[in-house]
Amino acid sequence: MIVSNLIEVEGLKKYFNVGKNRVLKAVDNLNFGIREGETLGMVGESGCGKSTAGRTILRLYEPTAGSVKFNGTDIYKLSPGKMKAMRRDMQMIFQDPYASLNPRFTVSDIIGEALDIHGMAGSRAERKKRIEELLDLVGLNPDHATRYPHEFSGGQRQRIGIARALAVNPKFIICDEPISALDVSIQAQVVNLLKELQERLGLTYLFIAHDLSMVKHISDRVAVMYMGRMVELAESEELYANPVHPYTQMLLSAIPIPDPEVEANKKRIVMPNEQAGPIHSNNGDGDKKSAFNLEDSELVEVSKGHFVAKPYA
Ligand SMILES: Nc1ncnc2c1ncn2[C@@H]1O[C@H](COP(=O)(O)OP(=O)(O)OP(=O)(O)O)[C@@H](O)[C@H]1O
Repeated sequence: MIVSNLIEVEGLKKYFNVGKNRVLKAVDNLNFGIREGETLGMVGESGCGKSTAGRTILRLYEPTAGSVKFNGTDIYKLSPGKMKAMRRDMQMIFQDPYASLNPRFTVSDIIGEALDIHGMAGSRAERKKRIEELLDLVGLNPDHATRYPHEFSGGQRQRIGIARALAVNPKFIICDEPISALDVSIQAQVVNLLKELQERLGLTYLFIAHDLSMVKHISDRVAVMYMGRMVELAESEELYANPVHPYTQMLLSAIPIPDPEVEANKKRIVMPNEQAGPIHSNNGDGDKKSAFNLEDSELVEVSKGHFVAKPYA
């Protein structure tokens, strides 16, 4: 079976003006596709541009350059009206369910709002039924539709966020660190729910995270981001077994191994400039120092489906 790309990202750049004649290259020339029905994990440390990439792919930010195609349509060329219709297909789940749910809205208001915006609510009875169906779908009690966000636990709030995203029947969802703010014991439940929903509804995910261990379980392929660029992209198993880029190797060496014996003897790779402070040291005027050679970050296929940025390929 040939699986085509639902999302096609080409030459995507998002720069921010951060002072007089200074730009911060938050996303710098991304090129990749996301296949229909797959989960592409996107990992990298805080500040490497993952959220900016996600928001630009959904056109919540206008790009500095490049294109994003959804099913072959360049979304940046759409009129506001057509873009609004396109947003039904492309939704986002946010990191912090506390911050992304309006505390003065009931769950019914929160999910209903998404239906109303896209004219999908129907009659009062249909709207109520749909909200109840969505709550049931994400494992919440439909009788709790009249409750407020503060009456739910963190994991339940994230389920509300998921129900809101699903309300408009999207095909593609960007999950922006959806479990980072949750207790470890709850994280796996939310990941399992996302996986189940993907199978049931045929969803395609871009799953953003800084935690490599969780990404491995949910992703078919994983992309590693470093300072606004993609430095490596491969099938999950392949990336974890054979990381090629030194930055990927460093990220993987930082994952704790459950076996204390193995963990104690593990070689930890240290960043070349780790002593000098954070790798994304931003000197305040928008310039960043890189520990790796990023001059030519073109991706080269080193083995089938495994891409690494030059000059490390
Ligand atoms: N609206 C903005 N204006 C100016 N700079 C921004 C803006 N949004 C993000 N940035 C900068 O762009 C860079 C990338 O940020 P981004 O939030 O995309 O990274 P991230 O990898 O998602 O990090 P985190 O995991 O902390 O969310 C950072 O240096 C950040 O300070």
